[in-house]
Amino acid sequence: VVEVKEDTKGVLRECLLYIQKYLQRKDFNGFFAYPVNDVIAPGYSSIIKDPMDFSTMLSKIENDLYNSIMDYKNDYVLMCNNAMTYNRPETIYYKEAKKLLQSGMKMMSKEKLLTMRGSLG
Ligand SMILES: COc1ccc(C(=O)NC2CCC2)cc1-c1cc(C(C)=O)n2cccnc12
Repeated sequence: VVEVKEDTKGVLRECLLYIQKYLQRKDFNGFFAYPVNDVIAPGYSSIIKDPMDFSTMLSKIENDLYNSIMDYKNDYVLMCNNAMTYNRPETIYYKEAKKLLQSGMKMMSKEKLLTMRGSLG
């Protein structure tokens, strides 16, 4: 009998790719698809100290830099909070960030993570 080594890193990567694919579909304008720069958002780099976007999160997933879904969730919340810090509430960016945050929290709710962790063993 060949002992199949539980490749948890691979399982985590599949989960994160699935979650990101689902959440990124909501960013149909692509406002969160790649890093915001000072050309499109004046003064951005002096206001936002820890920028985050979906392309950065994808490369972190692919390089196994996330040790848990909670790690990924922290970057996701950071990305949304950055947009709600730099942009005024009446802007499309603030509004979209708020929607992304809500759907992300539903997708990665604590109880869901606990059941998932349970089934992962
Ligand atoms: C990768 O970021 C972007 C890419 C494309 C666009 C864009 O197409 N903006 C057009 C819609 C009205 C101008 C905006 C952004 C963008 C994101 C953001 C965020 C996420 O804060 N942002 C803030 C101020 C100005 N522009 C932006």
